[in-house]
Amino acid sequence: MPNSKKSKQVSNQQHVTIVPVEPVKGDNVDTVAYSSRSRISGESGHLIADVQSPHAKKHRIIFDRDHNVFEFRLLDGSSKHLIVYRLDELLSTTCFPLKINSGVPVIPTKPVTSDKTLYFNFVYKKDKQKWRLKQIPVVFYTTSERDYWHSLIDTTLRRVKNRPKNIIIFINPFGGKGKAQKIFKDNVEAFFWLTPGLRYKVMLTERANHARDFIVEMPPEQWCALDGLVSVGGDGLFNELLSGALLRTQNDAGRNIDDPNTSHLVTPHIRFGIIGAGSANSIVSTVHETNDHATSAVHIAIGSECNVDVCTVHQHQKLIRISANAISYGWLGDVLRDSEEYRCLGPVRYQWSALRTTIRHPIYRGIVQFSLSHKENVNPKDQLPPCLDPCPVCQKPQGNEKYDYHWHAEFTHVICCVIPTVTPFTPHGLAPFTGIGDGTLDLALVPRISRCHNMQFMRKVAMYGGKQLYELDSSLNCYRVTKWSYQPDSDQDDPGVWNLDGEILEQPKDEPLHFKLHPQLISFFGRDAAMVKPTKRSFIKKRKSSIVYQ
Ligand SMILES: Nc1ncnc2c1ncn2[C@@H]1O[C@H](COP(=O)(O)OP(=O)(O)OP(=O)(O)O)[C@@H](O)[C@H]1O
Repeated sequence: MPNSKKSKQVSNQQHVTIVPVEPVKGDNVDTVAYSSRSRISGESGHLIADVQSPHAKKHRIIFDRDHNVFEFRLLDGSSKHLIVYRLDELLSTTCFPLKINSGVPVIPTKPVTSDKTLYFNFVYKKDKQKWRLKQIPVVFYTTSERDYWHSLIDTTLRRVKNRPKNIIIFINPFGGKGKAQKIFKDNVEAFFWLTPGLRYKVMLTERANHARDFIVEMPPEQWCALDGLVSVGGDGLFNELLSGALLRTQNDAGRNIDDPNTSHLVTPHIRFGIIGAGSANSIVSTVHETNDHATSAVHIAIGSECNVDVCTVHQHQKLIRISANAISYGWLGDVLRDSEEYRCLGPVRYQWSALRTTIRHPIYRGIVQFSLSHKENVNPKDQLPPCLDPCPVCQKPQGNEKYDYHWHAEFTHVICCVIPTVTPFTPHGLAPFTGIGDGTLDLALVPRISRCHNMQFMRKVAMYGGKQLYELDSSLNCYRVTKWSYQPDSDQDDPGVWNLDGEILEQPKDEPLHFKLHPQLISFFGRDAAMVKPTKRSFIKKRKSSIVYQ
């Protein structure tokens, strides 16, 4: 303990809960669920110091190490001006001020260390979706006391188990508008730089599949020491990270990922993060409800965690692709195939190809087979129109043991959403029912509809989202499923293509593709939206303290 009289550690003190005595800014400690607090081992008790704000107003800080919260209280005799922060909202403390542009910190070229001031760098929910950083300067009475608090908090933060310690960041310099490197430098890196104990390595990808191969071929000791993989690019780059990590994990665990009947794949020990710097950024927009770069960076730095469903795609007994987003066939597959020829146009190529594909109006005939999730309470036999004749499955005398239901029809769309699939074109999400890790796939089957109906259909998805569309349009048949397959009729010249997480997957002409859900298979640096409310505004109009009312 330093020789300061102002600071005292009360480790043997009886358990005291810090509870705001009046309705003031910040959450009452008792209302914060235990599950949302950082896990932390080690010392308990309270650490207390009397400090000043930069305007020389007297305050007291209490670091309650039993509950992992900080209380900042203005000592004006009224005892009603106080704020409580959780430890997991504290990114770091520094002895120098930071330049912060609209809540995004900048790495200082020459940090100017102050004498007695400790800067608390808190992350906070600025509005419904976005997270930002703010800095609260607190002036101690002595430098040694400040240093003691700094080192104690720094050590504590390094021991918080859910914060990443060692991550690799893959940047696709050509993703989206080619600004991925700048996005990382300007909006992301400072959050990682500020996080105590976080080592990060940045890799620029040099070709397609570079990131995937790197992960699969990484030396075992480097792989085991990692706790996060971050992509700075689009959904395609993220899919490379996902595929690399899943292949490697199943390989190491001796699981056969090729077999669509393998029920339990092993969850990779690493978490995934995405900084959306591609054209669509659908996965990150779905998980965080925004593709804001700083928000993604905050979630990685503070070690947020949520589990996400994954779908594997098999041909015969071979794994061919992995998806954590949406898999679509028919009109959407053809738009992507067409857009590949117009890459030079940038993101606007999708609108151009949508127009061209609408004029062409592709329809594919085939058979969809599926098994329902236990969460589905609708019987497809009551809803689906009869199969087109001749139907190979209806003709089988013993029926089909692999899947419970089937439908042979002409399709304008076959869409499977693993997660709600928020994109710039579907801001309310494409899926009617599914969640991020709810253990179901939404399988939407749209039979042959007219060109005009299809345009209305796509317009309504964009305006209202899949959930509303399900209620508005009776041509949409949607079921919550756990596995399904599709086989096109072999007499068609063009069997169509799939749009799998924004990448093309060819549909084999004479063979079915099988799709299998793996509930909550991966962990993502993302926070349950319900868990954290935006910081409450103070009811006090007159700001009496720059610490309490920051
Ligand atoms: N250095 C590179 N050169 C060429 N291709 C790359 C490189 N790095 C990654 N890729 C590949 O480019 C594809 C698209 O990348 P990414 O998803 O990051 O960007 P994007 O702009 O979102 O692309 P799109 O939306 O068109 O899929 C990915 O499938 C990835 O495999």
